[in-house]
Amino acid sequence: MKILIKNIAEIYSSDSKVKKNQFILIEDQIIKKIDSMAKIDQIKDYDHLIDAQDKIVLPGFINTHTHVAMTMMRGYADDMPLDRWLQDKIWPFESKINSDDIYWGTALGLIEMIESGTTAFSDMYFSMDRVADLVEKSGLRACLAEGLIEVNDGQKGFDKALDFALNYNQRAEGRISTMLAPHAPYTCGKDYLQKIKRAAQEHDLGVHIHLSESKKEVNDFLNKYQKSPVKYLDDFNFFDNHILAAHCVHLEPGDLEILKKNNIQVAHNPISNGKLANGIAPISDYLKNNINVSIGTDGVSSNNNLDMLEEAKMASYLQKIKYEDPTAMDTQTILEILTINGATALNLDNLALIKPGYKADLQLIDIKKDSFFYPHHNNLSNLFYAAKASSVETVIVNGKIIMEDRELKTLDKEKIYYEAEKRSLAISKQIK
Ligand SMILES: CSC[C@H]1O[C@@H](n2cnc3c(O)ncnc32)[C@H](O)[C@@H]1O
Ligand SMILES: [Zn+2]
Repeated sequence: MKILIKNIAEIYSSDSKVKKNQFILIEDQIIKKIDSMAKIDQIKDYDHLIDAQDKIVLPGFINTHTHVAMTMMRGYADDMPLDRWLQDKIWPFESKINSDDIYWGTALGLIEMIESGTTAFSDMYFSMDRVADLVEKSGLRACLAEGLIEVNDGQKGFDKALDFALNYNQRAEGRISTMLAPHAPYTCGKDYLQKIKRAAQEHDLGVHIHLSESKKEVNDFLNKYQKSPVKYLDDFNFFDNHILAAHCVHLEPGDLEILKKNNIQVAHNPISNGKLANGIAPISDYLKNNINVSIGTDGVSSNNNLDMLEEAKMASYLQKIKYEDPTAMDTQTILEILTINGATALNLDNLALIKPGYKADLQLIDIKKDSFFYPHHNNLSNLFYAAKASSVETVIVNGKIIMEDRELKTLDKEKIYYEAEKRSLAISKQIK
């Protein structure tokens, strides 16, 4: 399949300066050629033509930390601190959901992600085989990991999670990759974490974990072990693997050096951190120290959506506030953390740049339809600081169009809305 995208107003990619008046040729899963419209006559052979007049193109966004099926809990538990939120509301709800519920809750999240320009995500949740079915069907790219809470999952859960990671890696034409995912150092004991670490090493799997999210988590560790969660994990070499660490909000002296030394991949979740009042992560310090930072939405229940544009704007403005420095996260940095840094975080090669030889995961944004793109001084600024996700018009993943002119090509919206609504409300009724 060859797709020609012509008349592109501008292409943004973090490896190069903005390119104007271009075409892109996609062949099968790969970006084959990018050139000026003056040379379009060279391209005679294609199956599908997209006219990108008044559109900009950039890589799809990569959401590196989420629990997609938590769409089911949107608006169900708001305005609470993390520990009470989990223990009194979220875990009781999750104890009632089955794999079909997770399927439909995930499907709801996938619609939202596609419609807001996300082309890849990293999910830590339950019933990952059902999530994988949806990744296959939707056309999205995903790094999937069965979440492990020791007291609930134990050895059986570990076996299942490892089995999933080994059997589903590289499925869906390579769009699925896998990791292991112990929930957090406060829900998984040292022996359990060591077992996970050894399995990850043996099978060359990454590890996705929540880390240093709240002050309470850090204080509990300081009281119990006289060390921070970061130091605690480092002391038994947990960080020997590729580690995707969500949050990293609260650091003790020496922690940043440990993160840097171990090449920890930080998934920053500013809206969740704000909503649960956990604080503002020291992202500017991470970036200055060349620690790779990407962006996650976390689950919808602590956000309350999966919109990466909202997430990035919040990330940038919070860093400006925290450091009293308007340059703390500029638009070029936002582009990097939403795209190429996400690919690095998920250990995915040849992804997230608009460059020949790279995988064709990209989005077209309409810059003439909505008021917030006027005037056109700087379209990247308008996108990150002014626009809404509704400007995302067409989404391509692995060379396949999954939304065109805002029409979803792979998912049945009506059916998904119906099932997600029915199931979510039925579960909340069981709990009351
Ligand atoms: C083991 S699967 C994932 C597990 O994590 C819970 N969760 C969702 N958001 C957060 C968060 O911000 N901090 C800690 N844990 C979170 C989710 O409900 C699942 O139980
Ligand atoms: Zn999370």
